[in-house]
Amino acid sequence: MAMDLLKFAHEVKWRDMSWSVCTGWLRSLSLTQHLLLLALTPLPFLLVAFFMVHEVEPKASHEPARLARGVASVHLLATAVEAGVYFRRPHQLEQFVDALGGADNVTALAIYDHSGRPLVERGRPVVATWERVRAVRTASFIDERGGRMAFVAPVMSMPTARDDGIGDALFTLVEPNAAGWVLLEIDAPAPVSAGDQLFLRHALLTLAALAGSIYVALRLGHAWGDPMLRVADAVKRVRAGQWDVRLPADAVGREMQQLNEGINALIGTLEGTRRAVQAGVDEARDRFAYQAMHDHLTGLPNRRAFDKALDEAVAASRRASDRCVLCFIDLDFFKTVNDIGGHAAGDALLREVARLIQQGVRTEDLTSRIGGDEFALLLRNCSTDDACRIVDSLCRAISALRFRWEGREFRVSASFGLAEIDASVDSSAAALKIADDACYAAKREGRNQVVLRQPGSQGRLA
Ligand SMILES: Nc1nc2c(ncn2[C@@H]2O[C@H](COP(=O)(O)OP(=O)(O)OP(=O)(O)O)[C@@H](O)[C@H]2O)c(=O)[nH]1
Repeated sequence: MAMDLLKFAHEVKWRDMSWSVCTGWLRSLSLTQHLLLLALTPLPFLLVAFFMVHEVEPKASHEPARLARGVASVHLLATAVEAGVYFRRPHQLEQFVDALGGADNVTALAIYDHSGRPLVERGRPVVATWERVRAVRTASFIDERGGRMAFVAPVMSMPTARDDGIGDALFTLVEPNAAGWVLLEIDAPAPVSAGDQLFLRHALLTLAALAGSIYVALRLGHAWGDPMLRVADAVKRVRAGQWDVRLPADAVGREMQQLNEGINALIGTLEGTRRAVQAGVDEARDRFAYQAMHDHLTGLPNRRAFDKALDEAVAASRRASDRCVLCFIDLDFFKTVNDIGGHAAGDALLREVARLIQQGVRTEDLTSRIGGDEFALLLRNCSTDDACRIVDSLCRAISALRFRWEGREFRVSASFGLAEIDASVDSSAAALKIADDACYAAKREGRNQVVLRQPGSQGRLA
C-alpha cells in the first residue's frame, strides 16, 4: 500500500513537472509560433484519417464490376467450348483458345476434361490448383495471387435420355454433369498503383491544406504580433525617456485600436505627471541650492557663499594682481536691542542694516551675512581709498539709522575692519584674519569707526 502511494506520488510529481515544462515551453513561444502550432495541431488527426481512408479503400482489382466481367467471360468460354470438350475436338479447342489467348490481359487459359487432363493450355496457370478447379460448380472467381486473377467455369455435359429398355416410351433423363472446366487467368490491374494515386492525391490535398493553414497562421501572426511588438517597443522607448512616442490610432482590429488609444492616453498621463514631478524636483533643487548659499533672515549670500567668493578673489589677486578689499562689519551693542526689544526686534534690525549695506555698495560688490550680527563685504576691483570711502559712508548711514520698535527708538552703529587683498595674501584664512583683526581694532578704539589694515602692517584708522 505504502509503495503504491509512493508510486502514485512519484507519478503525480512527474506529471506536474512535465506539465509545468510544457506550459513553460508554450509561454516561451511567440504569437506566430502559437498560431503555427494551432495550424499544425490537426496534422496527426489528418494523417490518421488519411491512412484509415486509404486502408478501407477497396482494391481496384476487386471491384464488383471487374469480377463480374471475369466471371461472365469464363462462363461464356465454358459455353462456347462445350461441344469441343464433349466431343473431344482438341484442334477446334486450340483454335478457339488461340483466338482468345491473344488478348492482352490473358496470362493463362486452360481447358480440362473431367479427369483434370488439360485438353488445351496456353500459359502456365499459377493461381488455381486442380483441386480448386474441379470443385467449381458454377462460373466464379477463384483467387488473386501474384498480380493475377483466376476465374473458373465448368463445361457442362449435354442433358441426355437413357433408354431403360422397358418400353418405347420409357427413358430416364440424365442430368448434365461437369464434362470439363475452363480456367482463365488474367492480369490483375495494378491495385497498388491505383492506391498510390489515391494516396498521392490525398497527400497533396493534405499538404495543400497544411500549407494553407501555415500561410494563414503566419499572416495572422504578423497581423496580430506586429502591433503587439510595436506596443512593446513603445513601452521600451517610453522607459528610455522618449515621451513623444505615440501608437497609430488606425491599427488593424478594434481591440488593437482600443489598446493603442489606451496606451497613448497612459503615456500622455505619465508624461504630464512626469513633467509635474520634474518641475517640483527642479523647484526644490533650486530652493535647496538657494538656501544652501543664502541667509534665510536677510536674503543675503551666507557664509558658505562668501567663503567661496573670497577663495576666488584671493586666487584672482595672486594670479592676475586683481585687487580687492575685504570688509568685516560687526554691529555695536546689538545684544541690547535683543535684550530690550526681543529677538524679533533684533531680526528686524538685522534686515534693516542688510538693506542699508546693500544700498551703499556697488553692484559688483558682494554683501553677505556671515554670522549673528556680522556682515562681510567683498569690494572687487577696488582700491583701498575707494573702499575706505564706500565703507565710511556706510558707517555714517548705519549710525544715522534710528531703529524703531514698539514705540522705542534704538540708535545703532557698527565697527568696520578693512583688509586689502593683494598678491601677498596667500589664502582666504589669512585675509579673514587681517579683516577680523582690523574690526577688533575698530571695536577696541571705541566702535562706530573703520580700521584699514594692510597685509603685514599694524593698521590705521580710515
Ligand atoms: N535677533 C537675533 N539675534 C542674534 C542672531 N544671531 C545672533 N544674535 C545675537 O547677537 C548677539 C551678538 O553678540 P555680540 O556681538 O557679542 O553682542 P554685541 O552686543 O553686539 O557686542 P559688541 O559686538 O561687542 O558690541 C548675541 O546676543 C546673539 O544672541 C539672530 O539671528 N537674530
